[in-house]
Parts: sequence; structure tokens; C-alpha cells
Amino acid sequence: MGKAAVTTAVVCAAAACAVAALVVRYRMRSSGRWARVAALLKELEERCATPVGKLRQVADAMAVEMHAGLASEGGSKLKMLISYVNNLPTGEETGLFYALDLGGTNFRVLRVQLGGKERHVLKQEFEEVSIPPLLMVGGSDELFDFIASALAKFVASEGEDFHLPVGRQREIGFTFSFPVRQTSIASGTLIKWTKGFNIDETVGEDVVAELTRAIERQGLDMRVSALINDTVGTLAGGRYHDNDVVAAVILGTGTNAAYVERAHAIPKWHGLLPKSGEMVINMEWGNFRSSHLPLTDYDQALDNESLNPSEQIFEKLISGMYLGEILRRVLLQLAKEASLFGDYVPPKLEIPFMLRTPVMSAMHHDTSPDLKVVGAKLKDLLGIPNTSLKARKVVVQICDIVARRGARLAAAGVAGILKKVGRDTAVKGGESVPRTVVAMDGGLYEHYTIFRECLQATFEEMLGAEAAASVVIKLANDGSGIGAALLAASHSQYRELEQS
Ligand SMILES: Nc1ncnc2c1ncn2[C@@H]1O[C@H](COP(=O)(O)OP(=O)(O)O)[C@@H](O)[C@H]1O
Ligand SMILES: O=P(O)(O)OC[C@H]1O[C@@H](O)[C@H](O)[C@@H](O)[C@@H]1O
Repeated sequence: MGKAAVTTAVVCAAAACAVAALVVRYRMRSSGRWARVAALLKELEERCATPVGKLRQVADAMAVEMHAGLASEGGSKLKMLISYVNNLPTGEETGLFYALDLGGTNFRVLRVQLGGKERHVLKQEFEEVSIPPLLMVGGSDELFDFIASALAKFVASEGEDFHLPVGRQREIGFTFSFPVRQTSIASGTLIKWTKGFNIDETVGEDVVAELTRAIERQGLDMRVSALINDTVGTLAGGRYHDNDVVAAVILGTGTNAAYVERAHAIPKWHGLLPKSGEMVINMEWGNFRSSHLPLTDYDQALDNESLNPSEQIFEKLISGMYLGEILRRVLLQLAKEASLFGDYVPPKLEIPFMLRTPVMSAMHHDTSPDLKVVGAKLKDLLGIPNTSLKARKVVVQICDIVARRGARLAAAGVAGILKKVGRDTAVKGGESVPRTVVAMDGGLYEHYTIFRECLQATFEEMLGAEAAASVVIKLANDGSGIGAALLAASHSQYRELEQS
């Protein structure tokens, strides 16, 4: 073989060796990378684990904290707020009533013409607007003026089908989805903001007075006849259609629960005992905290960097505002520590709340063989193109771990309430336990199917088939809107006139 040929052969051989070495190095690095991914996934799974024994401890702790919160003000992280609702709708309510529902993401205005026992809701109309994020952290008057102006526009569109007796004021049920220390059915001071709201000047103020002033600034002649939390509204709306409703849970941007307590079981209540012998309690369960909660470093970091550090820990584990953010934090860690998306960290993955729960839900529900929805969301929203199927599968696995932890903890919360009211077993004191209904609402519960189904299955796993058979957990869609209007009706300033 000539010299040139030998040289060529040697060069080719060397090149081949180099390529082989590169391939081996790549494969080794790649296998090392996926081993690191697997290790981090395993650690996450272990830290987020919610075996049924742990869930029972969470449920027991919830029931204990409920007792403590009813015993004295400040007795527990659970505020167990008196709602001043001691008569739930009878179904006989009649007339035109408005409802305003200020939630964590959306603001809804609603009007309803009630037709009494036989005819119930004759007609209802509502509008929903997203709350401009800047108003959540701006001035108090700006927020309430935004609400009042939306109300004024809505009232102006009132049609012939809605009618009010001559000379009467339009009345409003005001649903305010934040913790309020109520002083009556239609007054109460804001304890603190939660979720994405943070307006210092409103804290400690009477939110009905704030709204009333804003309504006057709009030149509207309307009166707030009931101030309620959205869980209380959902309970009232649920009871309107099903007399067995004893509790309501919201799983939306935030999370919370309300339930019907026996008035004599509220040591901190020094008012007159209501004739009904009952009082609806707004638990503010988002602030629940227990050593049994499976907290990870991701949760800790999220809490430390939130608007309300060390507050609303239960809410930060299970509600819509936070599930997507937890997922983002885990993906960021895997991108940094295990090059999940290759040798660079996608810049958008560094931005807090860049990954919202509806996107997480869409990826989690992707059933396509190549997970193309996952690929598209990663590319379009996070600027991560050309992800491998392997990486997409990891994303779905993390969605599953985070969402199931949230759903299982929510189920434990419901079990805790039922334990408090003695409805968590099939038989109590020799008597079979009556049918018990928990009204659910909120965009997370309504739209995140895997989350909702996991909550239901976990609840049955915790209680056992026999006890769970007497408990119905059902969606009470927009219960808080109708509920607020019903409670406005049952506390109307004209009620005595109608009864006389
Ligand atoms: N398709 C979805 N999948 C999962 N979560 C969703 C979806 N749509 C909305 N959500 C969650 O529901 C929340 C809105 O809940 P909703 O009850 O409608 O309003 P609010 O919390 O303002 O009362 C959103 O913040 C989001 O976290
Ligand atoms: O309907 P949203 O906005 O998800 O609110 C649910 C709960 O969110 C919590 O943050 C509030 O403290 C509760 O009062 C409220 O009920």
C-alpha cells in the first residue's frame, strides 16, 4: 500500500476512534444525566408521598385544629371565622338580588330573579372579568372602584325580565374570597390578603364600608345586605339544591372550606345562640399547618419567596395558584442539576409563576403517544424546543407527583371536617350516619380532572367503602354566586315587610 494510502488509513482510523470516543463520552454523560434525573425524581416522589396513614394523621390534625380554633381567638392556625350565617336558604326566597364575587383571579357580577319555593331561580345573568394583576397590589380605592364600576355597567344592562318593586333599593350579596373577621352579616374587617393580593391600606378596614363608598362614588343606589366568604356562598348555594349539604370546599386560585357547626359547640361565640342552633363557620383552612404535611425544599423556597411567607401553607401545597409554580421549580432544578433540557437552562424557566396550573393540567392530561401537547407547551410557553420524548415523560411524571399530593391532601382535609361533625363513619352511636354532601367549587376542582378524580378516590380509600357510601362530594358550579344572592335575600332589609 503506498505511503499516501497508509496515511489516509491512519487518519481515518484516528478519526473513527475520536468519533467513537465522543459517542462513548456522550453516552456516558447522557446516561449519567438520566441517572441524575431519575435520582431527583425518586427523591421528589419520596418527599411528596402521602400514604393513607399520613393522610389520616393530617385529617386528625385538621379536626383537632378545628376544635382549637373554635375554643378561642388565635387558638389555632385555623381562624374558624364566625360567618353570622345561622339560617341557610329555605328556597322560599323571592325577588331580584345581585351578587358580587371577588376571587383570587376572577371577579364575577351576577343578578338573579328568585321565584320562591316552587320556582326557585327564575332567571340569572352573570359576567366574569379577570382582575388586572396591578389592581391586586395597588391602592384600596382603585380596587373597589374597579369592582363598583363593573357593577354599575352590569346594573345598567338590567333587562325587563328582572324587576324590583317600586321604591326599593337593589341589594347585593358580597362574596369576598379573603379572610375577614365579621362583626355582623353585612360587616367585617379584612384580616390579611392571600393569593396574589397585597394592598396594605385595606387590612383592618371594613370591606363592606369600602365597597359602599365606591358604590356611592359611582352614583349607584345599592346596599350590601350580606358579606360572605365564597365557601359560605357555595355552602348556601349547595344547600339550596340539596338539603344534605353540610360543608363546602373551594379549590380555585386558593383553597378554603366552610361547614355547619352546632352553635353550642363554639366556646368562643358569646353572642345569643341562634334559634336554628347552627352557625356556618369559615375555616380558612388554607392556613392549616401540621408536621404531618409532606413539605419539600421546593415548597419551602416557594413560601419564602411568596407575598405571605409562613402563611397559607396548606393552600400553597394544593391550590391552583401554586401547583404550576411548584412544577416550574422542580423543572428548573432538573434543568440545572441534571440538564433535563440539554446543556442550557431555559431562561423563561427562571421566571416565577411562568408556568400556570391550567398549562400543567393540559400537559398532565396529554394522552398522545409522542406527548405533543407537552412538547408544544414547553416550546411555546417556556421556549424549550425539540424536547425528547424521554424529557416529556419526566415532565408528566412531575405533574402527577405534585397534583396527586395536592388532591390527596385536599381529601384528607375533607375527611377531617367529616370527623369533626361525626360523619366520617358508617355508623355513629348505633345509628347509621345520614347522607352527607360536600359541595365543591373552584376552577382547579372543576377543570383538573386527574386532580378531582384522585381526590374522590383518596377520600374513599381513607374512609373505606361503607362509610364513603353515605358521603357525596359533588361540584356545585358557581354556588357562591347564587349562594350570595340567596343570603342577600334572606337578610334583605325588606324581609320583615314580606313576612308581615
Ligand atoms: N383548566 C384548568 N386546569 C387546572 N386548573 C385550572 C384550570 N382553569 C383554571 N384553573 C385554576 O382555577 C383558578 C381559578 O379558579 P376560579 O374558582 O375560577 O376563580 P377564583 O379563584 O378567582 O375564584 C385558576 O387560578 C387556576 O389555578
Ligand atoms: O375562590 P378563590 O379565589 O380560589 O378563594 C378560595 C380561598 O382562598 C383563600 O386564599 C382565602 O383566604 C379564602 O377566603 C378563599 O375562600
